[in-house]
Amino acid sequence: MELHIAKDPAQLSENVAAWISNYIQEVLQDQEKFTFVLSGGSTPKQLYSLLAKPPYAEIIPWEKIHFFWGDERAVPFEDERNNARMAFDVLLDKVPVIPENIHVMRTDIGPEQSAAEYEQILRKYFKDEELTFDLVLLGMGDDGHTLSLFPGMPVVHEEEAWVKAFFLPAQDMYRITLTAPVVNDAACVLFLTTGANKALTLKSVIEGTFDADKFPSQLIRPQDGELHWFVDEAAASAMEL
Ligand SMILES: O=C1O[C@H](COP(=O)(O)O)[C@@H](O)[C@H](O)[C@H]1O
Repeated sequence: MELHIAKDPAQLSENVAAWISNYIQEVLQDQEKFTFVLSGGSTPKQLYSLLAKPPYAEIIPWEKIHFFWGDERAVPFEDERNNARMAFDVLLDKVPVIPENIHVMRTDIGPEQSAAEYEQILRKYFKDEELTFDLVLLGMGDDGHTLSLFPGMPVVHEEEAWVKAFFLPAQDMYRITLTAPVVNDAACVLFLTTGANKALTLKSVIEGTFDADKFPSQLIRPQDGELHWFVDEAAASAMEL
């Protein structure tokens, strides 16, 4: 695991935008397509908006990228809480991506059906071979959740399904999420975490005893891939560095 600490969220977004742009170009030297799994929530917004502007808007080969989502809140696309909607507003509507290469988790159908459909999309894309995303971007909630793997929810222990839907009572909302084993097959996973409100949780996730029910983010340990945590000084402030 590699830890990258930036001064503040703005610096962090700059660093991650540069890092992602280099990584995409490097990977595309050896392959034709790049699979990029986006996260939702508020933390990646600044990063997405930087990627949508020069120099990244011009140097990233957008037409070669296939976009997927790590998780979705089962609310209509028009709802501000919809993870895909945020990515469209800030990034995907602003750069020359190919619409067919954008694979959203649908919320205009039932969550169970959406999860089953998404798993089929992934199986078709990866042709039933090993599912290996090139890059998975993740966030961490102050309760230690990542994707929609929330503390204490059975989905945390899912080993078979690639995609699961479930009701999250704490938010009175259905969630659709990739499962941990799928993300752990990725070539590279990048966590983005900012803010003093996440400092104690981050310390527990990185330096604490393994307890996936309490801190689902600890489940993310790519088998053969890279794991990077990009955090700001406030989020890192409780760690023993
Ligand atoms: O609910 C969610 O939260 C996490 C963390 O979001 P943040 O606002 O604390 O950055 C996010 O990664 C996930 O995609 C989202 O559905």
